[in-house]
Amino acid sequence: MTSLISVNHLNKSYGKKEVLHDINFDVSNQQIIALIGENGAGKSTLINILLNLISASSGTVNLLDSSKDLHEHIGVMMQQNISITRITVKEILKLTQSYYQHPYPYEDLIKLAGLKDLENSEMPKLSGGQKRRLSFALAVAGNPDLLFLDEPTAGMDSQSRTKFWQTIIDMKRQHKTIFVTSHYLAELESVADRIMILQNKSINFDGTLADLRNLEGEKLIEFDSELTPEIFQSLSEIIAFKHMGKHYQLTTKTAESLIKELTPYLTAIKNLQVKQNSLDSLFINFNKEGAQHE
Ligand SMILES: Nc1ncnc2c1ncn2[C@@H]1O[C@H](COP(=O)(O)OP(=O)(O)OP(=O)(O)O)[C@@H](O)[C@H]1O
Repeated sequence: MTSLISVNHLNKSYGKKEVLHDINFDVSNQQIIALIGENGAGKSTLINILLNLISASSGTVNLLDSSKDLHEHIGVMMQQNISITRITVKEILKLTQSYYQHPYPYEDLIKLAGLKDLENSEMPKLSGGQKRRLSFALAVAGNPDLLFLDEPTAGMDSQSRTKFWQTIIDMKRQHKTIFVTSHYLAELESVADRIMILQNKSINFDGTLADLRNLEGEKLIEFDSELTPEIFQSLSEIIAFKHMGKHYQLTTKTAESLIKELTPYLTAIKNLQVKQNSLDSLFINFNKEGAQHE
């Protein structure tokens, strides 16, 4: 497979503050890559360096085949929406398309971004979620091979989010590669082929969700019970504990041992289920462990 992004020994400091340290990775085509990390971990900094919007302190970044015109092949949706007065959705999209040799067909583009009913609305009059959808359409307008999306669904309602991720899966089927950052891990969980965790200035995990589950070896045990939370909270095999009323959610690395510990209470437990842990909890626990090693 061709390497679309290749990053080697990349470092970035703002003044004396080091933000990225020895970052190395390659991205090949037709993948959805999720870059995740806590606020301030350096995700936007990394994307800005990849896009050559800011410079690295040291190291190298190669994007696409060097013979290609990057402008024609890369689409970008940054965290901030742009807004221009007295220009409609249709006008800005048509204008943007005119800068590209092989733009995404206009009718497909507005359908894709769910903007058909807003074609004649002026940019500043769009709601936050609608502006986000327009930013996405602008990123796709040139029909790029490689898309960078920084917090794409921030401000979108739940229906728009679901539709948005379905569109991203469709784009992957059209042989596009998508590099995305988001704090909505439940959404990324169902679409990402590859997860990269940026923590303590470095990429400390790079693999699939299954790899992360194997690494962390965590399982969720869920059940309903009338018993008091103190009973379950004191079990020795749990690493995280949540309850909402009678519904309990325990995270453990040793499901069998925890079920043994629960045995005395089984008559007061209903709907017991052992589940795979979510990306959200895996990420929280990964970060807790990372903080302990700092
Ligand atoms: N222009 C700048 N000058 C100085 N420090 C900066 C600058 N831009 C970012 N930083 C710092 O670099 C660190 C990484 O910021 P960055 O915006 O890359 O994080 P992020 O992971 O994208 O965060 P978030 O999830 O909140 O968007 C933060 O500590 C931030 O304060």
